[in-house]
Formats: sequence, C-alpha cells, structure tokens
Amino acid sequence: MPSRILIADDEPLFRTTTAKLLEQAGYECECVADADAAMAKLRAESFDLVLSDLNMPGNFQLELLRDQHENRRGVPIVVVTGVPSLPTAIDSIRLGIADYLLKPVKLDDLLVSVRRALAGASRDRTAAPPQRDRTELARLFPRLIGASPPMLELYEALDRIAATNTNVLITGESGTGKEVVAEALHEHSHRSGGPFQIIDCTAVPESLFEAMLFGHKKGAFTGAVADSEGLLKQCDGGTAFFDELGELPLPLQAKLLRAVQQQTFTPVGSQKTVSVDTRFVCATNRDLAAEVDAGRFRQDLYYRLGVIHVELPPLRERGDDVHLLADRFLEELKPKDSPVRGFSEAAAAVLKRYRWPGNIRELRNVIERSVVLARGELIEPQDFPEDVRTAAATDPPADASPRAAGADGAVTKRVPAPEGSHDSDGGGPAGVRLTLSPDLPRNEAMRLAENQYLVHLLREHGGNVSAAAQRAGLSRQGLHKIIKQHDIDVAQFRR
Ligand SMILES: Nc1ncnc2c1ncn2[C@@H]1O[C@H](COP(=O)(O)OP(=O)(O)OP(=O)(O)O)[C@@H](O)[C@H]1O
Repeated sequence: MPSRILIADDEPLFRTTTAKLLEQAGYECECVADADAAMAKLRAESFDLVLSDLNMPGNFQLELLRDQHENRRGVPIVVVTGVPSLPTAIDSIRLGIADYLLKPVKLDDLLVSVRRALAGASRDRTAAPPQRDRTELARLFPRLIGASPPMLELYEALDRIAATNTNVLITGESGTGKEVVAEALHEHSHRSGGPFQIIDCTAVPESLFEAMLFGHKKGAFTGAVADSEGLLKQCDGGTAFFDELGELPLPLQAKLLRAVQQQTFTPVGSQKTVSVDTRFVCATNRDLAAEVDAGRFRQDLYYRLGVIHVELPPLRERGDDVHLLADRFLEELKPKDSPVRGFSEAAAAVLKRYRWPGNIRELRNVIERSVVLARGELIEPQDFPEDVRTAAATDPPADASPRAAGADGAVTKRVPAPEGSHDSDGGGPAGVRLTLSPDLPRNEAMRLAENQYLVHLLREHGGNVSAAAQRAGLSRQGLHKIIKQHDIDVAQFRR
C-alpha cells in the first residue's frame, strides 16, 4: 500500500506540482487549500504524513499543527514554507513537527525529508519506544553539562535536529554555550566524520572576508601569492559554524546568501563555480528579527539560516546545573596537587543565588580564580570575587526569577490584574506602581508584578513586541516567551 500524504497549501501551483512529484515517487496524495479543510480531511480519513504550509488561511496561529498534535499523535508533519514565522525548535518538538523545508524546495530534499519522516513514524508505531529518561537524554551529549528541564528539552531538540540537514540558528545571552552546543550538534549528526569549521564573523576584516570564506586565485589581489580554497570549502561534508552572525556587514550578507541558497560560490578572481555540501549553523547574541526590522540584517538570509531556531537558557534559569557545572570546572581546573575537593555549603548557596549575567563563561572564570585562592579543602564564599558575593546577598534568588517559572514548559495560567493595584501616573513600564498585599506568597506577588509590567509595556508599545523587547532590554524571543508564560494576548494592545 502506498503511503498517503495530505498536502495543505494555499498556493495551487505548489499543490499540483508537489502532488505530481510525490505521486511519481510512489506516494498517494490528497490536496487541500487551507487548515480547516485539512483538519476535516484528517478527521475523516487516514494519512501517513501531512505536508503543510505555515502561512495559509486557518493556520496563522499554527492551528493545524496544534490540532494535529493534540488529536492525532503519530502522523508526522513536514512544514514547507515560503515566509517562515517558525516556532523555536523546542516548540516544534512539542507540536510534533518532523522537519522544515523552505520554498522553493528541491525535489531531492523533499523526498529525503518525506522518507525520513515516514520511516521515523513507522519506527515509533512499531517499536513504541519508552520516553527517554533524564540520564539517557543527558548521555546523548556528553560534553554538555546540565540536567535541568530546559537542558533536557534542548537535548531532545538537538537529537532530532541532528538527524536533519536543516540550517540552525542558535541564540542566547553571551556565555550560554552557543559554540559548545553547535559543536555538540555536529558531533551528534551524520556529518560528524567531516570537519566542524568555526567562522567568526568579527575576527576577519571586511575587506578580506570574501577571500577567506570563498578562497581566491593566485594574483587575484595584492598578497594573493597562491591559490587558496577558503574556509567554506574546508567545511565540505561537515558543518560551517558562523559565530556572531549578527555582526556580518550587509554586503557580505548578500554574498553569503547565495552560498547558503545554492551551496555554491565563486572564489575571488576565479570564473569557476565551486560546490560545497555543508550545514550552516549560526550563533548570535543579537535579536536578529529586530535587526531585520531595523534594516541591518537581510530578511532572506535570516529565513534561510534560521530555519530552526534554538534559544539557549541563561544559567540563572537552569536550577542546579550551576552546581554540576561548578563541580566539573573544579575538577578540570584544579592543579593535580591541590587539596581542594569541593564547595562549602555557604559557597554552594552563593553559586545558586548569584544571577550570572556572564553565564557559564563567568562561572568558569570564578571557579578558576577561587581554586587558586582557596586555603582549605573547601572553597568558601570569601574565595569568590567581592561583586559576586555582594550581588548574591542582595539580588533576588535566581530560582525566583519570573522567567524561570515557566522554564520547564509548565503551563501557566492567566494571572488577573491584582485587586487594589493602581498605576498612579498611568504611564509606561517605568511608571508602573502596584500595591500588593504582603499576605501574598512571594512568588505569586512577583508573578503579579511581572504581569502588570508586561501589560504596561505592551500597552505603551501598541503591542509591538520588538519595540517592547528593546525597551525591556530583552531579546524579542525572550519577551515572547515571558508573554506566553503569562498567557497574554498581544493582539489586544495593537492600535
Ligand atoms: N553545557 C555546557 N557544559 C560545559 N561547559 C559549557 C557548557 N556551555 C558552555 N560551556 C563553557 O562555557 C564557556 C562559554 O561557552 P561558549 O563560548 O560556547 O558560549 P557562547 O554562548 O558562544 O558565548 P558568546 O556569545 O560570548 O560567543 C566555554 O568555556 C564553554 O566550554
């Protein structure tokens, strides 16, 4: 029996040509033009796979994907989109998306993706593997330390992404481990036998970037004394990791776009096109969506490189991971003859309480220094830098962070505006004033305060999340996450 594929897309030409190609490959296809028709078909008939557009009538809030996830587990969805407004990798796992493809889709890519999704689904049906436990998940990525809920979700996402060829954008605050995660992804993928090439977009002067990336012919410019194949060719069969992608100047973005789209490029001074087979993994601390809005980053390149978006959690949202990491760094950094064997209880409490603005890199530096200063077998608080001790004593504890409340994916309910709260100046976020009863549990009071803050922030910016995020000093994705935790409907603030 041929596998049955439901194609849901509002572009008639895409529907007919894709159905024809898949039928030639031996599949049976049905086509519909919107999400409602797709849901009706899925209720009435049986399908093995759904190939779905993202932006089509009835699916602007991913309704088809949510319905599919809630009611018909087991039928994989491959998303094909021309204008991505993609969920993050972790959201997509929650929604059961097997793969993303960007239009125009190459036939080979489509067939590989469809076959893989069908094979994965039939494996799931026949073997019904038990849910992986924490240890099993953590064991998949031995170089990544962490067992907190956001990290376990990350491992699960990386495991699935590694099986695809899709480009990946990794974001997160400085020092959260973007480079380490990119390398772990490479090592876990079928490309692990090939090279992992780091290309730091800030390290190469603009004038040399093209030649460094694409190579050059001898004599192409002053100083080109021999042919060079360039960094991209050196990633053939492997992964190209572009670090600090947000810093890449616009003219270079245009050149990179062609290489990403076509996997071909022309070395400087050459007439010949060179092909390369590489996966592009990029990292940035910047909010690239906001950079696109500001005209500093090309939208087409953003879509191509950010097909899957992985956002790394800051250390302060990773619970006890701080202790796992501290123990590992201590082992790694202490001299062989050092008597130090651990942290005192007071020191462990400081590590947990401090909010780590520089994330894992800062933690590593602090441990490195404290090993040198420690006088006994245990590291004590006085071995930490003074600013760490002071901040840990005065900041709210990291675990009470409002952002941490939903970090394990727990569903949070809408928090109503607190009774008796008032906003005396009626102004923006800076003027939010609340009266919260001290009878409230502290966590609840903090959530209510945050809820009010978000309402004022979004009202002031007319529901524009990018502008609101900028004002709040957060990334757009970060603010979206918090808004989602509070179940706030942004549309109500749009003017
Ligand atoms: N999960 C992890 N397990 C162990 N070590 C980690 C982990 N994540 C990060 N590190 C360590 O933390 C430091 C910072 O990591 P990395 O350079 O990957 O961060 P980054 O997010 O790329 O930083 P930046 O944005 O500044 O480039 C490195 O020393 C790295 O080895």
